[in-house]
Amino acid sequence: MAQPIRFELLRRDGHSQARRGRLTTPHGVIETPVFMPVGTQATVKTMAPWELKEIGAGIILSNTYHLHLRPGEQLIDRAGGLHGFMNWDGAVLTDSGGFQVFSLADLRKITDDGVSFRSHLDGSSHSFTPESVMAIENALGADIIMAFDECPPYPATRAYVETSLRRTVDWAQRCKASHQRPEEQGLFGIVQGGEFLDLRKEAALRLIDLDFPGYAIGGLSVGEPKPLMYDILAYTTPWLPVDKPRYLMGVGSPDDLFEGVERGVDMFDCVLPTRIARNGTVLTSEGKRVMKNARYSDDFLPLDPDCDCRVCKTFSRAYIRHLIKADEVLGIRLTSYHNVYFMLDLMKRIRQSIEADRFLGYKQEFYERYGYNEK
Ligand SMILES: CNc1nc2c(CCNCC3CCCCC3)c3nc(N)[nH]c(=O)c3cc2[nH]1
Repeated sequence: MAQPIRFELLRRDGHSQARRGRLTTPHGVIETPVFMPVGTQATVKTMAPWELKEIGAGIILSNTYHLHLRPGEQLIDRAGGLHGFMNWDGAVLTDSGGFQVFSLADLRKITDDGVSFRSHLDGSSHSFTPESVMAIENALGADIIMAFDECPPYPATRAYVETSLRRTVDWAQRCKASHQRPEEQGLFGIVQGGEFLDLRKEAALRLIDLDFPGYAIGGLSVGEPKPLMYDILAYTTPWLPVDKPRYLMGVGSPDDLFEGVERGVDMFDCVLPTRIARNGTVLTSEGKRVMKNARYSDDFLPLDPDCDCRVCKTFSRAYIRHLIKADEVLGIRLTSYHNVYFMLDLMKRIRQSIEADRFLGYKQEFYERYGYNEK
């Protein structure tokens, strides 16, 4: 059967688990490691698709939970799927909604069959099962779709995590069985298991038996200490197939990208760059800058003198601070554009460092300038 998603491993770092790869999708070739901007409601907030294209975004995320509630997958299907609706010709990945049900919806009830919940928008009753979520993701038409899973809270008892893991593996099998468009949309399994390493191994091995074209590591970045996240990650990735992409869900900040790449992760998504942009905080090579701060009121330098983005080549910190203080919409458009560019450019430099066999050196260099004291 034709596989819509193909991964080539181009180079493995000699001094860490870092990898340089290439992900071929029906909507373009994605160089990995890759940062995927989040477009929750079929838009990367404040950015037009041509802006995403011009800064080199190859793949963006969207979400089953939000789009099912509004405007509904039937309308999007009639518009030609997310690609037609958004007029985005790059790749799209949709998350399966399980995580959002637990972080947004009300009155959730979880059983072996699925999850029932009330919409956070209007209180209407809904239920997600592996079959119904696959039908939604098939209608949205993303190139990569995530299996319906349960992301346990942190902390959680071993008993809870064990029950949840077995449910998630069973749901993954039901997703694979009910997936209607396997030749156009690659279905990724999601490894759970909480902080229990033996359960992480069991989850990985049982998902590998189902033979997915890619594997996500879920259940992390849910409030656990970062060192614990990194340890769980370092333990889990080696159990996954070396020739398939690994996607660390919901991660992360610049340091998380380095730590994840170092531990064998190829794909990342995080709302951070667009979320902090909306309160005027920008990412720069010297760390974060809160643009409302009075120190920028007469600072005529660009947001980041080392950044080649259109915003940094056109506007000053003083002007952008003025726009944010005046609540001018252009202000958050400029900070969002710059922050997404920063994350994409950081990933490009990380890919180049792996190719030049100097990933750990580049990490050290970045940390010193960004203000992270190396562990
Ligand atoms: C922030 N931390 C975190 N996020 C997780 C997420 C969400 C990843 N981001 C998806 C986007 C969110 C905004 C809307 C568009 C999709 C997780 N998702 C799933 N399915 N399972 C997890 O264990 C899972 C675990 C996660 N941990």
